[in-house]
Amino acid sequence: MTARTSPEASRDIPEATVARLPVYLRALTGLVEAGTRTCSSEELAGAAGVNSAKLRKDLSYLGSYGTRGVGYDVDYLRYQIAREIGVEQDWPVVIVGIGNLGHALANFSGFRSRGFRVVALLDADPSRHDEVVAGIDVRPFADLEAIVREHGVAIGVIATPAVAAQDVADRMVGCGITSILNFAPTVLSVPTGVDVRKVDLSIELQILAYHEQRKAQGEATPATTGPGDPAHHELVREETA
Ligand SMILES: NC(=O)c1ccc[n+]([C@@H]2O[C@H](COP(=O)([O-])OP(=O)(O)OC[C@H]3O[C@@H](n4cnc5c(N)ncnc54)[C@H](O)[C@@H]3O)[C@@H](O)[C@H]2O)c1
Repeated sequence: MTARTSPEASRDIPEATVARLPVYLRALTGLVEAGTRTCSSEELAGAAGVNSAKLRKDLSYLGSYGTRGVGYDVDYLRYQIAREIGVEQDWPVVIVGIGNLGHALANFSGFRSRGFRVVALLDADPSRHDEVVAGIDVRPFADLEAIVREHGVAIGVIATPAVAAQDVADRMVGCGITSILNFAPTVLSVPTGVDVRKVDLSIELQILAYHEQRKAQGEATPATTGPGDPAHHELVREETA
């Protein structure tokens, strides 16, 4: 049994849906690992933390409607979403700034299992160049161009202090990187065609603090948003054109 796929499936998937696809992928991976073969939209929505109407709408953009009375083929839907996101592909990634955060990112095994291969760790500080983190040598930042060319890197991660981040982004863009994940607390300016996503855990904490404060004041607050909710992504996501 495979989910029905419409040949005219739309290629223009709304950004909020795109932001939820990795959440569905993670939920489906959990279901596959638990040995689940088929699931209803309600089950998948529950596992992903979104409402089922939203989930069905999102999946309809992929041309996936499930089978009436049976639901979705978990393995096939996982494949469809992975293909749509591009994680079926191998994505070489460089991380620049191998301090506290850079070490944690380099050691994070979840990148590899999701199709992201860290090909280089770069740092401007020569005292770090003897280090090996997660089996990868820390190399001089000056090697960026050669590494990007050698591995065809399209995605760069910035984990430097904020003051250095724009320079790092400029160098990344200059050598052909077109997607940047920025952990530094600064707004990057990049040319059209380069995508920047910003991750800021302190903003997430501030949102929780706001809700805590409201709860303490005894006011009814709407539920905080989670990864499956577009509002969440609006808060954590910053794209510059
Ligand atoms: N987004 C988040 O949720 C989050 C969480 C923690 C830290 N951060 C941010 O991540 C960044 C790194 O934090 P950290 O604690 O790892 O800092 P850190 O000082 O431990 O590490 C920064 C590293 O960047 C290197 N570096 C500096 N300038 C560079 C340059 N021009 N090119 C290459 N490498 C350079 C330094 O040598 C150092 O090894 C900071 O901007 C911090 O604010 C973000």
